[in-house]
Amino acid sequence: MESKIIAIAGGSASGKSTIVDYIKNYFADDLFVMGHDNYYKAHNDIPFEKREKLNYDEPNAFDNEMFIRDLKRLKSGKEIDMPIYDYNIHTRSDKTVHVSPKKIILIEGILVLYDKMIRDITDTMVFVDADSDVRLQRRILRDTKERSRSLDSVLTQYIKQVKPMHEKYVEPTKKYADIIIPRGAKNTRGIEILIKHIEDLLKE
Ligand SMILES: Nc1ncnc2c1ncn2[C@@H]1O[C@H](COP(=O)(O)OP(=O)(O)O)[C@@H](O)[C@H]1O
Ligand SMILES: O=c1ccn([C@@H]2O[C@H](COP(=O)(O)O)[C@@H](O)[C@H]2O)c(=O)[nH]1
Repeated sequence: MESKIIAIAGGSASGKSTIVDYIKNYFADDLFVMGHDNYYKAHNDIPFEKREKLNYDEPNAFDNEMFIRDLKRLKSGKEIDMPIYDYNIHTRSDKTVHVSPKKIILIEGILVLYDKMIRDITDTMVFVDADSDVRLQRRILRDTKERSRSLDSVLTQYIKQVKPMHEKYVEPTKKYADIIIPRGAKNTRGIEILIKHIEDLLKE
């Protein structure tokens, strides 16, 4: 079995995970979600105070060598041990998850369309689009509730790193997308079209 790979990119808090969760529940056993964020470079050698100031929005923040190696293994029907990232401590957790190949692999992350080597092994590329003010509002709520951040740190990181890196690296990858989903997870019709496309891929 050679798996099909679908990439879901888009700005931070655009609704990627919300859409992916919906699709995951729909396809259950035929689909695996491989978060690109799990492949952020591990920084266990750097103290927390320094880790929290690193730039996590530039392409170099990811270990794409490991990501592509694991993705190719899964695509060709082999198993992997996927790392698990912990945003609260800004590094990988000490856990991994053992993953068996599935017919569909959904890869998801802000910069998952950036690297040509990832695009070359991807079957369908999707970009989730959402207004930047809406994304900032959602990021404030999410990161203060779920990622142990203060309001001050979310705003500082947004102005110094998230917004400029989004404009420089994330937004330009929209041109590679086969499907653009405007208004993020609110766009139920767009999500239905993506689900229909995945159903067609499963029949091939
Ligand atoms: N359409 C929506 N309406 C309201 N809140 C939303 C909507 N889509 C996403 N959210 C919330 O916004 C936050 C960011 O969404 P998420 O799916 O995690 O984005 P991403 O994975 O792109 O960073 C989450 O807390 C999520 O529950
Ligand atoms: O240690 C970290 C790693 C990442 N981030 C931020 O996460 C977002 C990407 O996740 P989304 O779910 O797509 O929002 C990225 O913008 C990084 O800034 C972090 O803060 N700390």
